[in-house]
Amino acid sequence: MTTTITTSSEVPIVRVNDVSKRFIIRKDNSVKERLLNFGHANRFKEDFFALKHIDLQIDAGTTIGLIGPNGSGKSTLLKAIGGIIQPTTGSVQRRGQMAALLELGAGFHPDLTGRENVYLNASVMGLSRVQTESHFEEILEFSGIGEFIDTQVKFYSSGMYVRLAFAVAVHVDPDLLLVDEVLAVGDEAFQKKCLDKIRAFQDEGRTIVLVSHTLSQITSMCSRAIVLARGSVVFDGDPYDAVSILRSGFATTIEADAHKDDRLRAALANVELGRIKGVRVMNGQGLSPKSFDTGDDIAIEVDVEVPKRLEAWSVGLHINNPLGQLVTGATSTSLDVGLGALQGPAVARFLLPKAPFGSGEYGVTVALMGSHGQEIARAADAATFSVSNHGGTWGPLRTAMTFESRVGA
Ligand SMILES: Nc1ncnc2c1ncn2[C@@H]1O[C@H](COP(=O)(O)OP(=O)(O)OP(=O)(O)O)[C@@H](O)[C@H]1O
Repeated sequence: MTTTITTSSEVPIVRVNDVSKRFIIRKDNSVKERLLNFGHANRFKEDFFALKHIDLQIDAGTTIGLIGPNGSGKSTLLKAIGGIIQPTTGSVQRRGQMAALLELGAGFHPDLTGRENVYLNASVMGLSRVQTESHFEEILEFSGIGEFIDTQVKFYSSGMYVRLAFAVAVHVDPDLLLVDEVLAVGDEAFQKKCLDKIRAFQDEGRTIVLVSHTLSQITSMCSRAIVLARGSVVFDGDPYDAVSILRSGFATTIEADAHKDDRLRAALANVELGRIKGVRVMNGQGLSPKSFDTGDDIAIEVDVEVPKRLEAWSVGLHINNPLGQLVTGATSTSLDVGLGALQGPAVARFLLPKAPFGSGEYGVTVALMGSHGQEIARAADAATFSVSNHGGTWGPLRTAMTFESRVGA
């Protein structure tokens, strides 16, 4: 029932000991129902366990992803780790300086300006006024909020909130950074800036716990991932396996009860696992140039690895423009190639002879499918390439357009 901060360097940075969290849910939601039920309130309340007997240790310097279906308890666990909510039973031990980016606007006071909130937020995270002052310009610069820093934050857009909150969080020099999905809110440029900052934190040996529905972020950034379902940990280990388990639908259907371990073992035996290890865009000579010309032969190679035998597999490819719109796509099945059993590594190759792309940037997303065509791994924007078109047309398609005119009748 306690959150203790310890300072020894030998213990993990976070230790979650048999944590459960109970919420009480009222079933009579309207005011009228509440008045009618007055005096019998307990009959209309229900206990609900958002977390059930969670045991975890997080080692310093690791990046952990928390994933799971909606309502599985990810945010509640993150808040319990951060000491923002107290567990109903069990305990959380944490050491070091922590910064948390939880739900939108948490920790910000709507009537205060951005500037005032920076000081307030930083002081909640343990920084003195003088320390905050020394970082203020960097925080402002990182946030990109500009002159809006002296506007009350109730007038901020959700993106502006996140920018400022992230800027404060990363400048309080945290040993442990907790991030709940908020990165999905900012625009693409800011998201990239945040991800770069998180990578720099990883290089500096800081610890990060990340809740994200963007599974490609989990596989690309985390050293370990935890799958939650109905308040229980159903998997804890390799991020690729965790994502495969989530994609298999297993986590949405599991009844996390006393027989969980048996069911988990049985279900995991049926989960098809696989990962995409690399994606290369190459020309006809097998080289990967920085830029292609319209009409070049393009080959896209995908390295996959399947630890447990698949009876059949297939691979999908999407080539998108920078706005994420599909330019062309296919799967090995749609191209009439049936692939048999696979265990271990394999290379799949899509060939685009004389590719008629117009000039521009393109992103390549690939997916690996299992025996029943279900997706078991996806690498979004795993590679990019650019095309220069020396013809007179533009757009994603190079056409052999010509022009003529007729003057007069
Ligand atoms: N303060 C609260 N009072 C009552 N129930 C709550 C409270 N906070 C969370 N819950 C419930 O606990 C469960 C877990 O919620 P939580 O927000 O941790 O899930 P999540 O996995 O983060 O979901 P999502 O992916 O939708 O963000 C949900 O059923 C939610 O309705």
